[in-house]
Amino acid sequence: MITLDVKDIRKKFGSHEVLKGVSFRIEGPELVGLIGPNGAGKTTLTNVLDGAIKPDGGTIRLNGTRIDPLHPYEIARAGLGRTFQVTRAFRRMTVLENLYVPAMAMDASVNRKAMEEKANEILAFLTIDHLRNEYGRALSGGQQKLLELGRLLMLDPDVYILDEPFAGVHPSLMATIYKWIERVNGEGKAIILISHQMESIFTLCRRLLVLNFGDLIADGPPALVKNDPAVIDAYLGVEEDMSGTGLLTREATHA
Ligand SMILES: Nc1ncnc2c1ncn2[C@@H]1O[C@H](COP(=O)(O)OP(=O)(O)OP(=O)(O)O)[C@@H](O)[C@H]1O
Repeated sequence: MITLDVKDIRKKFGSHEVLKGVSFRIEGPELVGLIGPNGAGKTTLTNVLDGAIKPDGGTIRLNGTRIDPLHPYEIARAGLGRTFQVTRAFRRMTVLENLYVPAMAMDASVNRKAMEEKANEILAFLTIDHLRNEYGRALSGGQQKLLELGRLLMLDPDVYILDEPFAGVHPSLMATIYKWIERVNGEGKAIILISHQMESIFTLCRRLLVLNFGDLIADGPPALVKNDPAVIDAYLGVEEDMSGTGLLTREATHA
C-alpha cells in the first residue's frame, strides 16, 4: 500500500519559520486537499516533499523509505511527482516531446513504441491530441496545465502533488482536469491537491489538511474542517472564493 509519512517538518528562511513541525500520514489512494491562506507554507511544504528544498528538521518516508535526504530526481524515481503553480512545459519542444522527457529521464531504455502509445492515449484523454505536434509555447495557459498533468501521468508516481491545477484554466477545461484527477485516484494513486478554488477542493477531496503560518491547524474530513474554529479564524478576512463550500465565516457562525 502507498504510504507517505511526514514527521515534524521544519523550515526557516533566515529567522522566518515557515514550517513549524508539520506532520501527517497518507495511506493508500487518498485524495487530500492542502489548503491555507496566502503565505501559509503550502508551496514550501511541496518543495520540501519533492526535494527542491531541504528541511531543517523532520523526516519524510515514502512507502517506508526515507526520501528527505534524496535529490529531486531520486524522489521522482522513488514515486513522488508534482506539477507546478506556474507551469514548466518545455516551450521549444512539441507536445509529444514534452511527454517523452519524463518517461526517458526515468528509464533511458524505455520501450519507444509503448511510450508513444501511452503518450497518445494520454493526449486523447486530455483532449489535446490535435496539438501533439505543436510547440509548448503555442499552447494556451490552460492547455499547458493539461500538458503538465500529462507529463506527470507519463511518470506515473505513487503520490501526485498538484499545485494549483485549476488556476487560469478556462471553465471548459475544468471538467477534463476533474476527470483526470478522479481517474488517477481511481487507479489507486494518492493525490495531494493544492488550490485556492475552494469549490473544487470541497468537491473532490475527502480529507483536508489546513496550514496556517507554518502550522498544520486541521486534518480531517471537509465537513468537520469547515466548522473548525481555528480554520474559520485563519480564513477570517481572507478573500478566497468560498462559494459552494459551506465554509463558514465567523460572522455567519455568530449570526
Ligand atoms: N525562498 C524564500 N525565501 C524567503 N522566504 C520565503 C521563500 N519562499 C517562501 N518564503 C516565505 O515563506 C512563507 C510561505 O510561503 P509559501 O509560498 O510556501 O506559501 P503558500 O501557502 O504556498 O502561499 P500561496 O498560497 O500564496 O502560494 C511566505 O511568508 C513567503 O514569503
